[in-house]
Amino acid sequence: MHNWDIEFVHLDAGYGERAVLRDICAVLPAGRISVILGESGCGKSTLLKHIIGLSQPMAGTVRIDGQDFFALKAAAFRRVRRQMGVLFQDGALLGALSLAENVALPLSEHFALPKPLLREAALRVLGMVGLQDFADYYPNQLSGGMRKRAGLARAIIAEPRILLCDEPTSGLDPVTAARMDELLLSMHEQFADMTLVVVSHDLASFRAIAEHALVLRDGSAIFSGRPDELERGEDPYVRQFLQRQSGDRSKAQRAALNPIARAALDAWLAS
Ligand SMILES: Nc1ncnc2c1ncn2[C@@H]1O[C@H](COP(=O)(O)OP(=O)(O)OP(=O)(O)O)[C@@H](O)[C@H]1O
Repeated sequence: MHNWDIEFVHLDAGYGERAVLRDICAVLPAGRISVILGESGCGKSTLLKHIIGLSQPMAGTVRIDGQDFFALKAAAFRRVRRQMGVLFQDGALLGALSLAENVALPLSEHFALPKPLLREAALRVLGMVGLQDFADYYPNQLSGGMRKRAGLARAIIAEPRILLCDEPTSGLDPVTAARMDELLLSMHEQFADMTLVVVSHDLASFRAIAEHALVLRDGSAIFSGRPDELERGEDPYVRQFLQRQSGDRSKAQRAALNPIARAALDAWLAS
């Protein structure tokens, strides 16, 4: 029986001798949307690198699928790693490849599939993010928002159990950012069992999508729990942090506007 919780167990992490994260103990629950929040430089991307297995902990570990991720043998490590899709900040598309080829990469890397099948799979996920008509475009012919959507298509093509998104709304205008939030919610509806982890310092996005919150401050986890508990909390730092962007797209707004936003998303995807 698989368990796609992501559990940080007394995790210390950093670069060289310098610890950036200290004694992180928290669980990002399976099948939920977790948002890792915190100010710039607090260690969000560093934490993400440890979920992906790109960096080794200084101490402690990350448990994924009930196992110590960093104690796994190479083949088992790759098996778990294959269950993760990653949307990097800029989409991380390869400039020399078309969108369809970029999006198909996670499949072509791991499976010897015939080209027409790869293209069919790429077109299917490009359709899910509204880019089906851009399959033969190259990354430099796309807007930033389109590159992020293409990056999302690539992240989900292999139907991962864990989807990790690094700042999916950064650099986007508020309307495009709200559409990206809606797209993430709709992905999560379609792949109901998927554990979705979003690194963000966009409070509007947090309020739109989070089912679980992990807040980092200067390398420590100062909150892990339900977003409503976080919003109700008394901690002065958290209060200040949360008020910083109040007035943006609030959760109440989202609830009220959801059908409209969804209709706009459908129109946008169809356009
Ligand atoms: N490759 C690296 N080598 C050395 N130090 C690094 C490296 N990457 C990040 N750091 C340092 O680690 C600390 C945390 O950085 P990190 O990128 O994890 O923060 P963040 O919360 O994701 O920030 P942001 O929101 O600005 O992206 C920073 O002080 C940063 O300078």
